[in-house]
Amino acid sequence: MKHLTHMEDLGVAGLQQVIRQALSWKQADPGKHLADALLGMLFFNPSLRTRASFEAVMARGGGSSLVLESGKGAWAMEHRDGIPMDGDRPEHVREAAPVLSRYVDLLAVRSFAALEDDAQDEADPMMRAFRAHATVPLISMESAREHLCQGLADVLTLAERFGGPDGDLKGQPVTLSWAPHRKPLPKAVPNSFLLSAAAAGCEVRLAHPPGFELPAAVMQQADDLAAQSGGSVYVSHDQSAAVAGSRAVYAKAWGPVLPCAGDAPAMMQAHPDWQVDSRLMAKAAGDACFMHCLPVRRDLEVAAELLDSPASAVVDQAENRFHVQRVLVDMALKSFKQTSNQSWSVA
Ligand SMILES: CC(=O)N[C@@H](CCCN)C(=O)O
Ligand SMILES: NC(=O)OP(=O)(O)O
Repeated sequence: MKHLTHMEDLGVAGLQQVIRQALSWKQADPGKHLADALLGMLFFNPSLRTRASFEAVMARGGGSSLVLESGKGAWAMEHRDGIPMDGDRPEHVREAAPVLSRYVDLLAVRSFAALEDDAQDEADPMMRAFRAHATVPLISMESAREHLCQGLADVLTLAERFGGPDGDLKGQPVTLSWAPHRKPLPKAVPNSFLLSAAAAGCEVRLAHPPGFELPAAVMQQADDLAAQSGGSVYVSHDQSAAVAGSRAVYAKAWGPVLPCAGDAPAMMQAHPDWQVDSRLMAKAAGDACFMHCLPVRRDLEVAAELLDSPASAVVDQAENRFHVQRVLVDMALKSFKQTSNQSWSVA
């Protein structure tokens, strides 16, 4: 049984397999490849793209889906072990995960970072608890550490724009730039872009002001992936220098290193000149694209004129969520025989 929650579940070869299959299915639609499969989605946080694209994957593939929102209709959920449950969370993952597994063929969970301590978010306690206790394959719809589906959709977008045969991106310079915001945001999206672009062989340039470093374990993992794929990873505090000659500029707001002594919202607003705009894009390669995972705050993180310009790839990125996720769902289902899990058979 294959869980698909972190880049370590795919590695360099797995990422290549997903991108190739997604490119191929964009040319020749696989039809009803999900034959009656049922996906259960559990959200701890809001979503537009993730929920809509997974529902579309299941409906168009001939399967179906059900959606639960923890704390909003479904019970609030505890993941910690060894504590009396005397707080405001009546349900434990130790029961919820195996119970949901009896109803569906595949589970998907979204649980954002707590944003108190980077080490705790890096350990990804809620997603790890679901991995441990689900008895069907689990897909991450963004966790505290990573947003795997987003990173894969981003690489597919790069591959389509300037990849070689089979979407090869080896040596292509791409810049991931920190952007201002009104409050600290999770590091899952920048972590996953870094990891997936490194695994795809890109020359990844990470630019952020001092104090906004990504977790050391993620940086190390990106270096390891780059070493295997022929890519490379550079870090800079100079946004313009990092963008020079890049084929893609990816803007993302994320919070400071946590815990932090300072006023985190004030730190997010202390670098308004890091807003990504057309003046910055002019330093990139002539055909460079602009990227963002969405949702994006116009004229705060990114200049509206750039989002509205032909350079923007943000809607293509969102569409590509569908294309990579139908491959992930297919892979996860093929890794597992559903009837071995339930005491009754749906076949
Ligand atoms: C605004 C916000 O909370 N963004 C979230 C979700 C991004 C895509 N799912 C983040 O920055 O991680
Ligand atoms: N990019 C992304 O995951 O969007 P949603 O948060 O709307 O699902």
